[in-house]
Amino acid sequence: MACHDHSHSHSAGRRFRDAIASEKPLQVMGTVNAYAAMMATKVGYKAIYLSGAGVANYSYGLPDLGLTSLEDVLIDARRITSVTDTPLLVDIDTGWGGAFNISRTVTEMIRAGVAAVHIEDQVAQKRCGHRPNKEIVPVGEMVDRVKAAVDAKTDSDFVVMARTDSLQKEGLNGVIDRISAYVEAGADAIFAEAMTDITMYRQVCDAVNVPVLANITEFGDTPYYTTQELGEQGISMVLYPLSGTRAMQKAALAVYESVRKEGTQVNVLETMQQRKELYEFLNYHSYEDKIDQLFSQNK
Ligand SMILES: C[C@](O)(C(=O)O)[C@H](CC(=O)O)C(=O)O
Ligand SMILES: [Mg+2]
Repeated sequence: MACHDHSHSHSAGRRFRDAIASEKPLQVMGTVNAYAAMMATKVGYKAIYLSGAGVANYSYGLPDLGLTSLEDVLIDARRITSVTDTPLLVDIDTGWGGAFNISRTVTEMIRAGVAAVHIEDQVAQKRCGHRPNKEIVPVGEMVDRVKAAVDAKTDSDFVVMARTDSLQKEGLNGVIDRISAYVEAGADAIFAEAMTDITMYRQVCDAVNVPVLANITEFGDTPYYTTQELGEQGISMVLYPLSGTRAMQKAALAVYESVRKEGTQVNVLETMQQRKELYEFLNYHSYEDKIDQLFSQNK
């Protein structure tokens, strides 16, 4: 069935690096599940993202406070990599433990067909990057996390991205000191979390010689800078972790409320994706053709 091309010769990590080199800045779109990943790919995104908050909130009904485990996130990651070759960046929070745990996280992610992960310098009992009172670990402890992750790479093209949540506590100088140490420790890319001013990105990008990601999440601390504005600051990747997902929840809620109140869905049909559209994204008809073929062979 023509649903997934397994003939690619490059690793997921290589494909992610190629995407960074070819689209400037690279838009990385959040895809909360396999079907969302198929839609984003069809629309033309060259890289996609599995959000830690997305797994916690929408797969498990939990807040983004470090409650999910490696296996929880792997399940959702595998579902996505099973249906698309678009390189997937995965949020591994703090890596789920010490050096051995982080090592295992990286090898399992590579085995799952993931292209890149980001690991952050918050304490294990983490918070969303756009919440107050975040606690961070000492720089040495995060350097050890990065070293453990990099050392575990079984594919040298796999991307270990170091995220810093230090702006709140240590200011931009702290951010610069930390990302320099993280790159020195082997980080392949940097995630500058919760920047509050566009000019900060220029300083971050000038401080390191690896690609830098800007997280343009909604309802957070970072204004809605455009890809053009961020590109001008030297940003290589722009992340939209939950944009489509937030819209899905709002649309579904409106449908639940309307059907409950009106006793029919006719008023909200316009907001729904049609069966025909669904089948196009799924390549449904190629499956049916296959069934028809198999039946005719048996006749
Ligand atoms: C990127 C992020 O880590 C995520 O899990 O998607 C979140 C996004 C969000 O809560 O809006 C974060 O920025 O901490
Ligand atoms: Mg997260």
